[in-house]
Amino acid sequence: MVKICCIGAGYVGGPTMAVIAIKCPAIEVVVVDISKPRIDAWNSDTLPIYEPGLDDVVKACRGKNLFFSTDVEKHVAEADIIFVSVNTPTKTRGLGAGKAADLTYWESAARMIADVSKSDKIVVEKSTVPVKTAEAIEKILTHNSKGINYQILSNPEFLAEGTAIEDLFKPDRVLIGGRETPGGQKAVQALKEVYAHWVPEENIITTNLWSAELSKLAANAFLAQRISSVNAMSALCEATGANVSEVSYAIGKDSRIGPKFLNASVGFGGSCFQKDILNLVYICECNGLPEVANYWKQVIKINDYQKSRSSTTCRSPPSCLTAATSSTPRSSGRSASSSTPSASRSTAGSRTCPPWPKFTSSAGRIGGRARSGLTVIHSL
Ligand SMILES: NC(=O)C1=CN([C@@H]2O[C@H](COP(=O)(O)OP(=O)(O)OC[C@H]3O[C@@H](n4cnc5c(N)ncnc54)[C@H](O)[C@@H]3O)[C@@H](O)[C@H]2O)C=CC1
Ligand SMILES: O=C(O)[C@H]1O[C@H](OP(=O)(O)OP(=O)(O)OC[C@H]2O[C@@H](n3ccc(=O)[nH]c3=O)[C@H](O)[C@@H]2O)[C@H](O)[C@@H](O)[C@@H]1O
Repeated sequence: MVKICCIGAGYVGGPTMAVIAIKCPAIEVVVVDISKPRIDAWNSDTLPIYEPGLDDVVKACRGKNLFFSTDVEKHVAEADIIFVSVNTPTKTRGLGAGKAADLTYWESAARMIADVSKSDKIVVEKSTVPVKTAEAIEKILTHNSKGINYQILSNPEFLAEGTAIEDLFKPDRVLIGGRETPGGQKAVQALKEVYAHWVPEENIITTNLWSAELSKLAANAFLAQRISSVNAMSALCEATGANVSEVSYAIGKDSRIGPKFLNASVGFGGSCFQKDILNLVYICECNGLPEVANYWKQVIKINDYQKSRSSTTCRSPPSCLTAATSSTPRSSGRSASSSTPSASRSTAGSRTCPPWPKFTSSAGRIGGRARSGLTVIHSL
């Protein structure tokens, strides 16, 4: 029986592993975390996060081939495939503070894997990480490898909060990046076989490691860029008497542009857009590409502009903005009782604009995630 262990029972680790477990009954999946309250919640009737459909999936396989445990080392040692789905917030101090991703949690997970492993492992980057992180992780794992073979794969997650189970059941694509060596390709194939239980082969994309790592940051940057573009347009609409929802609808009808992610809003919130674009900006700067860095920085600047003009000039959202956000509101989130640092999710992730004060609190969640340790891997 193939054994999978996922380090990090968070918003990504929990639902992702639950879906693997339900789709692959012959695979044993154990999700581990250093947070006992979080693991207790996963083992209880009140899961630590709410996502439509999640309860049913967990109840169907928990105790059969899906387990949640704080015995991190035991399950890592026993696993064939280890997903690492720990948090990667923005660094709050040191080199790159305010922009770079803090890989402290990742680094600590990698050291622990190296310490406890006694057999060959496939280590999968599930967290969103800077391009070239696998190189640094590889160094940690192989530093004192005791003859163990490690293959590192990048398999970024694209789920959105509120539609996590739907996104996992029917992903637009699954992306797997690996080394272009026989060992690397064998590992890619092994992970591909897991997803092939329910994802059509044509939707499983395999690439080199760096393309997979960078594609995740690029996808979030492109999505956020669309929102900043339509929000910038909303300011011009207000100045000219045009209606941004009409403009958005009209341009979205162009099949080359498409209608999704064109809702004007009071600025994007959610858990990752800001941190991932800041990370992208930092990577561009580190690679001597200031023009490219400034281009992506502008997406954040427009978002800040939209948030500030919304909160300073309006007591309630302008009608053009509320009208633009017509999709179904979502009510997902982490339970208020969650004990992990990123404990609560405001309604900011909803596609429908909440009233101003709630929306501005969305930035608080990003800030809330910016808790971090002190050491950082610098793979750049
Ligand atoms: N939340 C989302 O919608 C999405 C998040 N991502 C990315 O996935 C990654 C994880 O995000 P979330 O699941 O939202 O984070 P989270 O904060 O909900 O969960 C991370 C978990 O990892 C645990 N952890 C940290 N270090 C550990 C260690 N050394 N050993 C064991 N457990 C450890 C924490 O206790 C926490 O429960 C991040 O890189 C994020 O950018 C990607 C796609 C969607
Ligand atoms: O890496 C991540 O964490 C995830 O980030 C986003 O998911 P999420 O932040 O959960 O939620 P979204 O539905 O994408 O919304 C993000 C923000 O954009 C805003 N938004 C979205 C769409 C739109 O048209 N206008 C708009 O302002 C939302 O209100 C919200 O504040 C991406 O959609 C996921 O694919 C990605 O995996």
